[in-house]
Amino acid sequence: MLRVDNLSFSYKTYKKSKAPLKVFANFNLTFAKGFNVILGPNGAGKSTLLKTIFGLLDYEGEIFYGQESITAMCTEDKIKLMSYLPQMDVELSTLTVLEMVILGRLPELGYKVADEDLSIVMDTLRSLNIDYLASRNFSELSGGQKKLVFIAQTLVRNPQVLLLDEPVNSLDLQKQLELCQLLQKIVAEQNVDLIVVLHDINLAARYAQHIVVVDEKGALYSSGEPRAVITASMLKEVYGVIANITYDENGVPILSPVCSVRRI
Ligand SMILES: Nc1ncnc2c1ncn2[C@@H]1O[C@H](COP(=O)(O)OP(=O)(O)OP(=O)(O)O)[C@@H](O)[C@H]1O
Repeated sequence: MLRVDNLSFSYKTYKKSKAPLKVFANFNLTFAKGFNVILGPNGAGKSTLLKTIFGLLDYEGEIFYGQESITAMCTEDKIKLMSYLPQMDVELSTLTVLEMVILGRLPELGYKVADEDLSIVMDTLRSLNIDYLASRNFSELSGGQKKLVFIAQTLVRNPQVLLLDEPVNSLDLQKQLELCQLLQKIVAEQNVDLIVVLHDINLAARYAQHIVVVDEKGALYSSGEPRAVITASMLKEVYGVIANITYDENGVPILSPVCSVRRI
């Protein structure tokens, strides 16, 4: 279980005369074991939160995995513990899909690729239904296919904590559902803690065990089970949206947006 204690972080702005942009101030949050989703409007700080957890930004405060301080860990240990899929993807590469995904095993690789590495890579490509792309040049793939290659690269690391920033972007509906089902399976079978940023609230409601809502000021608005968190008042206050909420036969909230509260 991952815990963020007293996190403060500001981006330095590109002009010396401008004040730093504060994203988090004394932010506290405890994720649940299993499938966590971070929701929030554009610019709320969701990507920044994942980057701080992975150790890419210099923050104040402390982040823990169980009793262990991630903040105090060396990079090698952080990379063993966590795998991170950034929001921005590289567009060009002269590598094939197989080579790109093998790169995901880099922390484990010696001077040559072992059979075990290859079999993990091929199993992962198969689980994402992209094994048929293995020998294709990465640069010649569609946007959604590239996304799946990056997801494969993140998964082959076999991490204990998976941090995924908008992994379903540019995937078609079937692949969005398949990816969420695969993530659910990984969480259940490999005891992985997953923290994923999504914009699709219905997808979050269906698959998340725990949802964290960050508001536009980078403050924690609410967190808990989907049914407790996805409410008409949260949608109005955090997203500025009027929406109807119904529930399916399993009690999963289903959101039907009506309109923005802002006048256009
Ligand atoms: N490298 C950077 N330098 C300066 N400011 C940044 C930088 N990256 C992000 N920001 C700012 O920090 C705030 C939080 O950005 P962040 O990308 O974490 O938001 P987000 O919730 O992930 O947004 P989105 O849903 O649009 O991806 C925004 O105001 C953004 O403009």
